[in-house]
Amino acid sequence: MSPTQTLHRTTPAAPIRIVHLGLGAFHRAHQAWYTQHASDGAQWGIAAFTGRRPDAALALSAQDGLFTLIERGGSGDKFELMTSIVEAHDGADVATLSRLVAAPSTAMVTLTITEAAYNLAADGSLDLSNPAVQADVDALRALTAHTTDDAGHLADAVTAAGRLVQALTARRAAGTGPLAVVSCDNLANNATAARAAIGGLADVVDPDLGAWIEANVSFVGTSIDRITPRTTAAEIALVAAECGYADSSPVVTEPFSDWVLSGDFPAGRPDWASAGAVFVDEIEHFENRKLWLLNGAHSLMAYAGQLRGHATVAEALADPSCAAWITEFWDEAEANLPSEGLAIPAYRAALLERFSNARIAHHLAQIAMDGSSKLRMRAVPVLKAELAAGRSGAGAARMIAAWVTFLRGAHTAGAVIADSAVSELEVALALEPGADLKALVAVLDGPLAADEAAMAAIATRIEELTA
Ligand SMILES: NC(=O)c1ccc[n+]([C@@H]2O[C@H](COP(=O)([O-])OP(=O)(O)OC[C@H]3O[C@@H](n4cnc5c(N)ncnc54)[C@H](O)[C@@H]3O)[C@@H](O)[C@H]2O)c1
Ligand SMILES: O=P(O)(O)OC[C@@H](O)[C@@H](O)[C@H](O)[C@H](O)CO
Repeated sequence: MSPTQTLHRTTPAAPIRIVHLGLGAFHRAHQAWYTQHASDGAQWGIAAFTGRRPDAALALSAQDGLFTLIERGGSGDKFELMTSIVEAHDGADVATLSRLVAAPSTAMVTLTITEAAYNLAADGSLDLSNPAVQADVDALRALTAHTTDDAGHLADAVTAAGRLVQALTARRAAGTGPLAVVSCDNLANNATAARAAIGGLADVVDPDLGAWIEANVSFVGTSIDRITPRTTAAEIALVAAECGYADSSPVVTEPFSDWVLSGDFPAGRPDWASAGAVFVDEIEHFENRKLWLLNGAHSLMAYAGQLRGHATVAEALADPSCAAWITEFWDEAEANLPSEGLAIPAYRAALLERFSNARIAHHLAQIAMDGSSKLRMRAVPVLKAELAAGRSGAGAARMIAAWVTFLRGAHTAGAVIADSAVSELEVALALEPGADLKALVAVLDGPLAADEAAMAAIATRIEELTA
């Protein structure tokens, strides 16, 4: 093939047994990679759906689902042609989603739809006050009240959970049995979050459907890790030059990869363990180690680093102030993790090496998006635990302080606030100084905003950051 020729499949595609929602960069660098590298990967094809726009599906379909994974180490790149995604669809195509989820060969649905897409309230339950959720409740009630033959004129659900509930209704009707739903999003207790989003919605629409989901859907929890920034034009040009073909959709990722899973797969799963995945009975500590140490440090750098003029993770880590704040936060997080079995000193050392890989341009602006959902899991639990232990929680408070300072700056500059809770944040930011702080923290966590010690810790860190 020459750089002017697009990719196309020359060998038969694997049969579809996995349906994926959220056809972003991470899915293609992580679950698609583990499936391709599993000993039985040739038996497990993935049909992947986009979330909000058809673009990624159109681009990938034009090359039969094939794309290049660029594994970017500190000293060079490795290129691999990925074949495990065999179909790519627009997420709005709920008819195809329903057909595939209802197929007897489909064993699971995996999710990388972003934290905010679960539409959960601060207490972890489905946010029924969200207009998109409410619209889906209405749409799904109308759809379930009709037979499949006369429902063609009705609107489909639009949220990820709504579309999946609609598709699960089709599986229930087809009698094709239980399956697994595997959240691969950076959420604390992501199995519980997926159950709250999907089961919670079904319960409101139709309690019988909710009961069917509870009995037939196994929500699997995961800790997922592989730093995968957004693809740029540079990667497209690089693949053309190095691989000799035109690929519209390459993905760049780091060499490191980790996947810890916990839960049942009633209709089977690939032998992901043969590709390095680990199956455990209890996942909470693994999730927290990753969410607090890796993602927490990322969010701290995203706000404090941008405030100090940095654009990427590697740049922020090279700033001694940011590096010291990471150490401060990590010490607090570590104090709230078990000292046995997690190899935390080695994990921290490996993170410093991964973050300093300057060949991966991981932009702080991308990490900073949707901070209200992310800080709720990355900073709030550590701050609460530290205060409860009688300590200052300065490191976790500093992460929240940096977020507040960053938002205040964006508000003053009239910049776009990239957060699904932007309306609530804008209301808070319009208040007087002091009142705005309390209202912003309340978006993260109501009880935290009512805790005077926590608010004082955050206010002190804001003064330091803005001094
Ligand atoms: N990129 C990483 O390094 C990484 C690592 C571990 C976990 N993750 C998890 O994967 C998620 C996706 O990351 P990515 O790098 O693939 O991002 P991405 O922007 O490349 O892709 C996100 C996907 O989610 C869909 N989506 C976004 N908002 C949605 C919504 N409101 N409803 C339904 N679908 C929606 C998008 O359409 C897209 O398909 C992250 O939010 C995180 O939870 C990412
Ligand atoms: O993907 P998000 O938006 O949840 O968070 C941004 C980063 O912290 C995240 O993508 C990490 O790079 C990733 O979790 C590493 O495995």
